[in-house]
Amino acid sequence: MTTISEAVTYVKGHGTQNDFVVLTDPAVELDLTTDFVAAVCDRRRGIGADGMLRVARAVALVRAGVLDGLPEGVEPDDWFMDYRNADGSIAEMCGNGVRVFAHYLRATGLVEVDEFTVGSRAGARPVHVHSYDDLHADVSVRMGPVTIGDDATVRIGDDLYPGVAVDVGNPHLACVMPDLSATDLAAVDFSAGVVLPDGVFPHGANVEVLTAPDTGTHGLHATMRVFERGVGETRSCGTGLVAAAAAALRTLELESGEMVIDVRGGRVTVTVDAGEATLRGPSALVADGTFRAGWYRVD
Ligand SMILES: N[C@@H](CCC[C@H](N)C(=O)O)C(=O)O
Repeated sequence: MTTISEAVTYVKGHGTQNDFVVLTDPAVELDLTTDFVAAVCDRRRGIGADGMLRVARAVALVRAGVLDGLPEGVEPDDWFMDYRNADGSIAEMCGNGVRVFAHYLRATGLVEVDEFTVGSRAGARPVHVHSYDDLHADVSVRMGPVTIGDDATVRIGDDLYPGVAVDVGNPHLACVMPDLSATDLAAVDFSAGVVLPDGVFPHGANVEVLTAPDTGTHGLHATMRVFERGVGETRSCGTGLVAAAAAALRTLELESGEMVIDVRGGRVTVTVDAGEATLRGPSALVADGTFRAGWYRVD
């Protein structure tokens, strides 16, 4: 295996400004060490991104020992989104990443149909590419089961935010704040990070803070900010948007419904139905580049 001793190409993309470096590595020849991923995602040392998406065949990841086995519903020949956070840690799923991943596969011709399955550590994720060109796409992702857990409180700066644990394949604490205006939300200070309650999230969690759902011109609507595990504050988080929608619907005593949610990077639609969710939103592919051979070296 090699990290980057030879020239390797990448694509930069984003989903509602949650941005990713996409590396095509079908046969799993790259060694994505924690430090290498962190270097690529560093906005000064490397390209800069909230995360990395390796495009690989599922079976090749198993053969290379990156996966212990195929996650539920994933077939050996499926394209698999091997997702890494900006700090190099591995996460189970990334909702914005899957849209960018599907857009990339479709725009490059690696996939020639509009509906197909993307593998993730959280299981198979069926996607529908409604429209695409080389730059933009509109993509829906069936996000799988959404499980509401216990109530828990997070500290952000000097303030406490009550919320509920939500599992979307990865862990979230979604805090729906009844008295928080969009202006108040914009003033929440994430600069010192978030302090999760002891014992509730053994593997950490992503934290969403959102306004209570209102009935806007597009139906149920809220505004959200997010602090991601392994990254920090991002302008959007697809799994976080699903967790937020499920938590917001619950405050209305609804188990199903559709919500439009605004984040710093744009707008997405989440549909929750019978414990499963669909996320629909944009993807943008913004640049193609090449890492120079020898750029990454461990001394
Ligand atoms: N940005 C992603 C979530 C990425 C993983 C997350 N930081 C975690 O560690 O669980 C999304 O769009 O869902």
